[in-house]
Amino acid sequence: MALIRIKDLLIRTIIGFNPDERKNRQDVLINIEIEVDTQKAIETDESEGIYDYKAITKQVISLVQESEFNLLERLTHEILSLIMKDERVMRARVEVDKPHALRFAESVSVVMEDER
Ligand SMILES: Nc1nc2c(c(=O)[nH]1)N=C([C@H](O)[C@H](O)COP(=O)(O)OP(=O)(O)OP(=O)(O)O)CN2
Repeated sequence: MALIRIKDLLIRTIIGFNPDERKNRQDVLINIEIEVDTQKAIETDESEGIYDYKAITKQVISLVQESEFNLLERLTHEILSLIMKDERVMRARVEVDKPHALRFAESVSVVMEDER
């Protein structure tokens, strides 16, 4: 097993339920941990059949860019569900930050985790 980490993925999307948030895209900062079996990748050192971190990153980018959720919880849940669809993923953890969403805080985030 190994932990693949996708760090500080910055994407602009519609997120939030305030009127201005329904109109204007905001940054979300996404951190993802994915636990997968990497034994074959280690043994063969070949790209065929690997769990491809580029592929899942592109899927997450598309999902987030096209989404228009009200709540950070729902966006985080959808990203986690997308990652867990792949049977090779044993555990995943997703943290979605909404920087500067709160007037008196640097950031606010929601963290969700799942395993099989
Ligand atoms: N559990 C959740 N609570 C809130 C969410 C959410 O997604 N999950 N979202 C929001 C708003 O969309 C936004 O992120 C913050 O609200 P906002 O009124 O802009 O917060 P401020 O600190 O800027 O409020 P001020 O009145 O300007 O101080 C809220 N809650």
